[in-house]
Amino acid sequence: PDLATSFLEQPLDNPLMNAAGVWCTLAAQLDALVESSAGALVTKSCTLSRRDGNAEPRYRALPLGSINSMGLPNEGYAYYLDYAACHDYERKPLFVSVSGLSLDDNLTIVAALREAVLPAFLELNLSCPNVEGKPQPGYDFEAMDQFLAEVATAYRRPFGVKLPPYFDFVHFDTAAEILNRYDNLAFITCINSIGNGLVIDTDSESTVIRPKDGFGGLGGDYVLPTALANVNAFYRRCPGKTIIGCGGVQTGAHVFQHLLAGATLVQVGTALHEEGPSIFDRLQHELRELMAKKGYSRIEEFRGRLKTL
Ligand SMILES: O=C(O)c1[nH]c(=O)[nH]c(=O)c1Cl
Repeated sequence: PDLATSFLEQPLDNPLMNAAGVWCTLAAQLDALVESSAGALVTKSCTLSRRDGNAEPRYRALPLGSINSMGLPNEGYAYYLDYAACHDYERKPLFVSVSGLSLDDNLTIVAALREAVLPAFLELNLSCPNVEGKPQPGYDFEAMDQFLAEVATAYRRPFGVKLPPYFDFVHFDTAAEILNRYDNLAFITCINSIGNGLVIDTDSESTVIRPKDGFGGLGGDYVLPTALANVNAFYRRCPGKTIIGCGGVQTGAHVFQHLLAGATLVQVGTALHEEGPSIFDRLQHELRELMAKKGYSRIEEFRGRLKTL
């Protein structure tokens, strides 16, 4: 079976890439993703200036996934624009994730990205749950609409958004109605971590990460059904847009499920953090095996074809 696919008319060897924030803060990590068999890669969400992020421990791997409250540690947007300027786009597409701490910061970064005239894809992060005192725009529909109105106008080129998980059909409907207003909003990445979970260690009777009294974003097995729901909800509601699936991917079957739900590309976070970039070889092998067993030779034969009962 062939895993070749395309994203916004760009060909990719396969639909797999990292999730923003994982294995992508420093150039050496990004280089490792370029060298890996990932079909594409995305940078750590960036802010105007470099940030240390929250106090450690701020990430913990768990039997069923992960919890994190990193606090947006990153090298500042110029670092990632420099990386994007040196990337070989013939090899694989590069996405730049932007998570400015204000609308103005986002506009400054987006203007710089536009000025750089690079073939990189902008993934506007509306869903970081871990910056104290900064409510995420993804859960404030008025703010989200305003951010998109200004960014879509300023950037003028195709871009995408990274959304938080929603858990109610009224929220799916409202968010989709906003997103559908912006013609150059070309893709939607669902989901970011499920925000502000609390993991407790029974023996120590304590939280397991330091920031925010232990409250942090959940990833891994915990989030797969929610991720699939959000992928399919926006796939159904935004027919003119491309969906990128993110959340809970650990096996080839999980990739298959995201594709079935309507995803074009599939991002890997927690599992990549734990296994490293070789995971992209394993996931492709498992996906090919599953496709062969089902008699599929190309992804387009089943992508978006989720059956209902
Ligand atoms: O704490 C973080 O850096 C972080 N952590 C997440 O789980 N999602 C995000 O978008 C970000 Cl920006």
